[in-house]
Amino acid sequence: MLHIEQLSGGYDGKKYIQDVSFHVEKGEVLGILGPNGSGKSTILKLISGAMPYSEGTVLLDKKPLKNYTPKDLARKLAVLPQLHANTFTHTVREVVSLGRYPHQRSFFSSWSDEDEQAVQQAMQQMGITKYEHVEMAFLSGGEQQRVFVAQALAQQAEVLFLDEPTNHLDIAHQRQLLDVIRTEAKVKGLTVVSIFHDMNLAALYCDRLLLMQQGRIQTIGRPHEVLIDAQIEEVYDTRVAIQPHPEQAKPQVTILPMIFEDTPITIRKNHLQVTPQYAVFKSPLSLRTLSSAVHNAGFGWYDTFVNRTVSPNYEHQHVEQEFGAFLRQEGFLPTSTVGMMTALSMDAVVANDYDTPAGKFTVIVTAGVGKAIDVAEAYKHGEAVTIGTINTWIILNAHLSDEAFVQALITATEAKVKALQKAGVTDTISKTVATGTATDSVLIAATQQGTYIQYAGTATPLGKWIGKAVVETTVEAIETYKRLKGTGK
Ligand SMILES: Nc1ncnc2c1ncn2[C@@H]1O[C@H](COP(=O)(O)OP(=O)(O)OP(=O)(O)O)[C@@H](O)[C@H]1O
Repeated sequence: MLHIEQLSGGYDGKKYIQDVSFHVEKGEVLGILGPNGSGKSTILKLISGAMPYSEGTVLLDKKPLKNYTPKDLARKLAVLPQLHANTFTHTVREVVSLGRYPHQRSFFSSWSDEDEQAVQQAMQQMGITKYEHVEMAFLSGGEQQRVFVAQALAQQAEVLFLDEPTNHLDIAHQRQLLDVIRTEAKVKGLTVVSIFHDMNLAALYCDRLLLMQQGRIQTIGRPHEVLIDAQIEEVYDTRVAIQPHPEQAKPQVTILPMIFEDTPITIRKNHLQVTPQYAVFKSPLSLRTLSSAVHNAGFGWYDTFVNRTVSPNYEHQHVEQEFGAFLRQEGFLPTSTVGMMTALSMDAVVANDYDTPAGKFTVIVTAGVGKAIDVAEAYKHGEAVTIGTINTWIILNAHLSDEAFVQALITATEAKVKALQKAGVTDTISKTVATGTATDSVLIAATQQGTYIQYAGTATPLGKWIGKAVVETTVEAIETYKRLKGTGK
């Protein structure tokens, strides 16, 4: 739909845009990114005909842009208008109706049903119908922005150019606007080129991204080809982390600030308090955590870790809500707390500090093995899941990579299996060596200070010590469990 070849141009004879070539297919949404002054708006002006270009070609639907009359061009191409003070005395409806100008045959031609329908639909899409008769001056910045987008949509052009359309908009209206634009592209074949400062919105809604640097294209491609940390860091001179969006297969960019400095801390088992209802480990700073907990599982940052004792018949339809209510009642902040459950009494908690050549860490285990299972024979067990539960926590004074977190979790799980073997725990039905219980949980937490540790598998320095420590502590916890059982606790 749009072919740009070796385009150069700028202001006062100075070529701010140099040798830019790209194309945009019909129905595609292309996002333009780049630092301030990198030439994003200038490109848009050159390819929309708002400014003449000095070299190169711009083909709109195979025809040079220069060969279009202004009215023909307006039927083909809509540009999100900038905020104009002279629209302030006009009503919303009047401003949106201006979008129909290219479709009027003459100045005096009458307003058609088609015109009316286009205006009504655009106002409805942007959620501004209720302001229809309000003057622009009485609207907020975000509301005015939506009126201008509606004007561009009412134009019903084949190509839409937007310069930071979500500027001024709250998140609900950002989503609404970009949902509408993307739907128009995918359902009606609207071709969209839009400038974004928000890389995350651009990644989410655009098919491809074009990254500008000093008037040239640094790179163009699908979001995961453009949003690469080293590339973004170079172009924007800012440290970033790229992570997946939680629901869509799209990269998201997080700024890594330079100014925060954490007070150095050392985690030891004296941060653990045990009460009859729960064991709680309270860290002076939030720890990066990976766990399979009941409350706040997965990766996150937490400063409170609770292992709560519940009845073996504990059953709740909404465990997450019930657990949250319990935490609040006990004075813990649910958003900064990881929570697990066990049917064991809190006398069964075993905590050991390890001071190893690979670092200092603490292992805390509760091992209820009354309902132990051999994973190979688990299919012989009924549906009912009883809370037996081995809860294994490893809290490290170290800076772990994501790989190291996952590897530490694997190492800890393997060590747990070995401990069950060593302690002679068997599957209640098959009588073969047990590998765990039905509801075991693991937690790896780290201060993210000090030595950076890339790997934590069994052959690595840290992995070796985690293996030894988890086997030892789990065996001790199983013996404690058996002793308590013997005394009827
Ligand atoms: N009207 C103008 N007259 C002269 N120079 C201009 C004009 N508008 C922009 N420039 C210059 O052109 C260069 C590119 O500006 P442009 O507005 O295209 O950048 P941008 O990437 O859109 O920046 P921003 O993110 O700040 O909006 C800048 O160095 C700017 O100073």
